[in-house]
Amino acid sequence: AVEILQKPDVVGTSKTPQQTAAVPLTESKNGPSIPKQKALVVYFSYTGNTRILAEQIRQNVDGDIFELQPATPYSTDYDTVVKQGKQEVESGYKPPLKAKVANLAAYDVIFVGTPIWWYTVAPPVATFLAEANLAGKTIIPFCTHGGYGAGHSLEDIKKLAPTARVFDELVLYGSSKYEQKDILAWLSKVGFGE
Ligand SMILES: Cc1cc2nc3c(=O)[nH]c(=O)nc-3n(C[C@H](O)[C@H](O)[C@H](O)COP(=O)(O)O)c2cc1C
Repeated sequence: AVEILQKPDVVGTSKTPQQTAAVPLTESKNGPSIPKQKALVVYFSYTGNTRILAEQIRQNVDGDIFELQPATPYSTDYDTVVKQGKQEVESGYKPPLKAKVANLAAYDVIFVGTPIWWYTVAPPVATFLAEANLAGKTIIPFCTHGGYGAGHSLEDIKKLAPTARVFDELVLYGSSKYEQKDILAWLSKVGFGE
């Protein structure tokens, strides 16, 4: 399982800090299928793949978006992060986050996106799931991976957020571009369809 951890082909390598608070980005079109309350898309991304997917999901729901970032940024050296990620995953380490979602209580539905790191969610996502008050919330997970699939990420999300309702996970091979139809089919399955 080593060759899949080579640095992937990625365009979105920007490491610029993004929002520190969820910012409303789209106005509701008053579509009948979407609840009045906005959804929140929360994600972590190291090399940019999951960020691109998160943005695409956000465009298809009436949602706000928030990027999770560890308080101490990961190295820009990919191999260093692959090794560090292994240690963090194996020890269950939950890195402190740079910022928290300010108004989580305002959202009932939270899309949670992660790259797969060593067959599970990336540690900053584990921190979010463990620390946030997710009681009664609906979590709709999505992930990108390098060829080995979602691993045990869904089970781990359920364990990390035992008081939330967790829906089917969207699992896509990490890329700089995703098929809109894959996203729409999944959104429809989890109740955000047309
Ligand atoms: C620390 C680390 C561990 C990874 N572990 C896996 C893995 O277990 N299975 C897999 O298919 N891909 C693995 N990958 C590849 C990433 O999941 C994949 O490239 C993903 O799309 C990256 O998303 P990002 O660009 O949003 O960071 C790993 C990458 C890193 C950096």
